[in-house]
Amino acid sequence: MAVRNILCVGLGDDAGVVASHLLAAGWEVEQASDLPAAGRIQAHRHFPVSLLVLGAGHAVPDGALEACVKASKGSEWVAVCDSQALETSEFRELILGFFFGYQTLPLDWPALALFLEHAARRATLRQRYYAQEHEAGALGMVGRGSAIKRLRQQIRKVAATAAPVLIAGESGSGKELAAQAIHRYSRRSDGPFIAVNCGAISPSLIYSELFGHERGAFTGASSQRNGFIEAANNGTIFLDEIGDLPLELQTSLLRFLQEKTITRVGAVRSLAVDVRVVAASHVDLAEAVAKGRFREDLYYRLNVLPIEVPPLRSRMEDVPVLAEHFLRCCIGEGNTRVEGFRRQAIAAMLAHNWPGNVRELHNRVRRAVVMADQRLIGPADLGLQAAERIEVLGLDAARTLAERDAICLTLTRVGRNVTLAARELGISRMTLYRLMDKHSIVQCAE
Ligand SMILES: Nc1ncnc2c1ncn2[C@@H]1O[C@H](COP(=O)(O)OP(=O)(O)OP(=O)(O)O)[C@@H](O)[C@H]1O
Repeated sequence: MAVRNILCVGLGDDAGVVASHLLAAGWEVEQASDLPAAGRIQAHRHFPVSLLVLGAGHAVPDGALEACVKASKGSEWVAVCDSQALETSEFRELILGFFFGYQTLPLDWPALALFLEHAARRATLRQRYYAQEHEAGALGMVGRGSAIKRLRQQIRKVAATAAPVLIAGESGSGKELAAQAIHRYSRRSDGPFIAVNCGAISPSLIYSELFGHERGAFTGASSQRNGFIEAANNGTIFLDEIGDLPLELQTSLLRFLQEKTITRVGAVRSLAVDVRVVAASHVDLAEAVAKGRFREDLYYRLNVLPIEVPPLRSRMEDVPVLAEHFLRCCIGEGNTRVEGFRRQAIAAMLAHNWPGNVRELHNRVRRAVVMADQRLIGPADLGLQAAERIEVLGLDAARTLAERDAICLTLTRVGRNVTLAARELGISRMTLYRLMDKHSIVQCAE
């Protein structure tokens, strides 16, 4: 196991015995004989697990203990104390609110050893979880399913090179977001990121929009103007809907990709530019090539590093996580009483086919935040039909929902006590924590 170092804060007689057990069990132990010493050690070092040993009859420390526990961010605390100490309400509250668990004296070493192993595993899990969330946050691509994890990996790999990237995927699936992430993770991240929707510019203007024009190049060209490619110099240009580019323009783009120069309309000389091209298309470009609508040589030039953003319906495990993410964003903007989703809303989202992909989900959550009369969003607020029969969900979605339901209901029934809930569900606490993370279920108290 990776995490084996522990801070042992021993107040009173039993600390020495515990420390020797820890050392014998292979823990790397740092000992503190009082709370100020623990604070000094923590200031320099992070401990995944911290153990408070409050010897029999030792007075319960006051606010200093709370300060010490709160200062040790991310450490899983375990307490060993006598049952008398638990009579103190402040100590009880501290344990309930901030400790992984406790054990009462007399010392039962095998039980404590097991407890500490669990705490260490939870610390590892938490570290991994935060590392993942951090990466997802940095890329701006939310999702915990295997498909989005693979996509994030591909993005990091292609970002490290300078070759053109071709992103395929349905409308609203996150192609532009992927292009932005590639730029942000590349060595060009300090340069500009220019996004151009090739399908939205009129064919008569598109050359001058992309390549720029000189003053007087055509009627109305009263001044010289840089094109989008020049504006993206030392950065990245994202050419969305590249399949809509007229054939003549495809030839000009091919020349730019081969020669790394551009010629403004009306110019006599070409200019060297250093721009990385990331292109995207929701139509199948290979098929467009076969039909003679897209130049084959340009297709191969662009398709050096192909990436596919999967449609949302093929990664339904991300739907609740994305919905929660968009809801948190809306809540962050203020002006709403909404706090979460009703179970039926999650079921309705899992039953929906998401033809508009992530963009549709984002818009439905935005709408729900405005429309909802209650604190929890229902299916109607999302503009979705309640999924009355679980069969309509499909097996994966039904499984996800049933799992989430069982966890939420059990947690509610046992007053959100994770230990009791895990016991009722017949799984380990670790598995329950992992499932709670997976379903974005927030734990209120231990
Ligand atoms: N994984 C994700 N995490 C968070 N937000 C996402 C994710 N994927 C997409 N979005 C959001 O969904 C919306 C649509 O994404 P984006 O514009 O990147 O899609 P697109 O595939 O480029 O669409 P189009 O083909 O219509 O241009 C954006 O608001 C984007 O921020």
